Amino acid sequence: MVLALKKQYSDILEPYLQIQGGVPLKGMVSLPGAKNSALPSIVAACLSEEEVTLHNVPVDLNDVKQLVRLLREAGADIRMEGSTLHCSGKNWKGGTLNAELAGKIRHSLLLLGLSAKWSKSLFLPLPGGCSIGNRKHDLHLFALQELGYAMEESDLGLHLKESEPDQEVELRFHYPTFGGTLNVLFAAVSSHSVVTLRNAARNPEIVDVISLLTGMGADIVWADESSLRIRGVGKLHAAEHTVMSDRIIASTIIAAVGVTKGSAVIGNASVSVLNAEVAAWRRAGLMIADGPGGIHVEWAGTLQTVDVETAAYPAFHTDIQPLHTALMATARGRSVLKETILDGRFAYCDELNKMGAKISVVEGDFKCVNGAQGQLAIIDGQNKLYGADVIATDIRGGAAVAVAALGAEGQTRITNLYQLERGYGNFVELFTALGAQIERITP
Ligand SMILES: CC(=O)N[C@H]1[C@@H](OP(=O)(O)OP(=O)(O)OC[C@H]2O[C@@H](n3ccc(=O)[nH]c3=O)[C@H](O)[C@@H]2O)O[C@H](CO)[C@@H](O)[C@@H]1O
Ligand SMILES: C=C(OP(=O)(O)O)C(=O)O
Repeated sequence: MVLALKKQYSDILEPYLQIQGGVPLKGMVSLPGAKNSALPSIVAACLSEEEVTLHNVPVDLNDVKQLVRLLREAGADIRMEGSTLHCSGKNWKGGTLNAELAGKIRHSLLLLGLSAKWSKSLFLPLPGGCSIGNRKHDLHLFALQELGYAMEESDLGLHLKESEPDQEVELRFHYPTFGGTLNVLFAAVSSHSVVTLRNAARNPEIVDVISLLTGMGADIVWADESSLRIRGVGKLHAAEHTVMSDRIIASTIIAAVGVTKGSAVIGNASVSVLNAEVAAWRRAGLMIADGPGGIHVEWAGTLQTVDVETAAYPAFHTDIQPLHTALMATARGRSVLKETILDGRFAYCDELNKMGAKISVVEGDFKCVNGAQGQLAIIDGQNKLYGADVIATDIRGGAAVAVAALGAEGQTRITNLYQLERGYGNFVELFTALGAQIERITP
């Protein structure tokens, strides 16, 4: 009876976003803290016995909630006060991690580096995160073994055994893995070793975590543009750190302004952490500049097409490519997006096609950095997109369909919100502040 009643109002029985498109966005919004800096920062904060305080943590994100649960179960002390977290690892016990929690987030991998620091063995069931391709962890295993830790891998997960790291180590990644770089930092900062890591990731989120670690007493320097030198200092101490703003959410707003022909000021943001992306969008015709209060973005006429190729920072970010696709789906003409990092990152294109976009995903003549067959999205820009029922395939795929929906004619309903809400805690508030007609509906 209850179900039948609900069906009268909606045929969808899970929470969904309802967006009435076509309103040009206008106004000012402030960015929350960055998911991809907050998650490793919380793990980093647990490298200290003394309390480390983190501000501007996006505590509404599903991934932050899961990570905090996972860390607490393994012995971390984490106290939450609004968006501030107080963390300490003094009671860290390691052990076998909860498989369901570890399998929901990619950064459960970082608990290996954390447990290495506390000399506690750890069994990590297979990590999760967005389903966007073959997300390998061989470089994590390689790095920890190079540092001198005993590691075993099975079909069920990764086992770090109690072991003493080597004194002086130099290692090189064949690709600057984001999470792998963090694991090296975490395992090395408070050891008694000197570690040189060549071809390290240098994303702004890594720089933010390094600034937190340095505040905790770590000795980390860039030996050259892409090499980190880490001198273990034994113990880390109390510190206070504010997590950087989310540059991927800034990109989401820029793309939404583009498709809705609007204008906005994005508070606590700067184009300096989005150079490759902003360069592409300026070529497309958007006006984007740092100004009073943050990034100013304005639609300035029909969008032109721009081809994009993703690669490690400072090149165009793979997490931002779905937002670029949404923008190009409304531009004049054909553009090509080449994804070189993750082989399964175009699932959202089928969803955009349900809204009238014309995107074909084809094999390219290249391999992704994980060795898998690479793909291209060929996007034929359309005058208009139309509302439809679509799903959030993953965090950024979900954001891409939401962006397209904001500019589309008619109503869009987006389900599978758990994925979107792993990375966007306040999607509705963010876009309502810019005048969007958007609601989160719980049937
Ligand atoms: C929580 C978080 O911050 N996630 C980000 C992080 O993920 P993540 O840390 O997983 O990204 P990596 O840079 O490690 O992975 C990128 C590529 O390298 C490959 N690889 C990685 C590790 C490894 O041991 N072996 C290997 O081959 C992966 O399969 C993938 O194809 O960076 C990605 C790439 O910028 C982003 O999409 C994610 O949003
Ligand atoms: C891919 C992402 O996250 P994760 O690595 O946590 O799946 C993302 O933030 O877009």
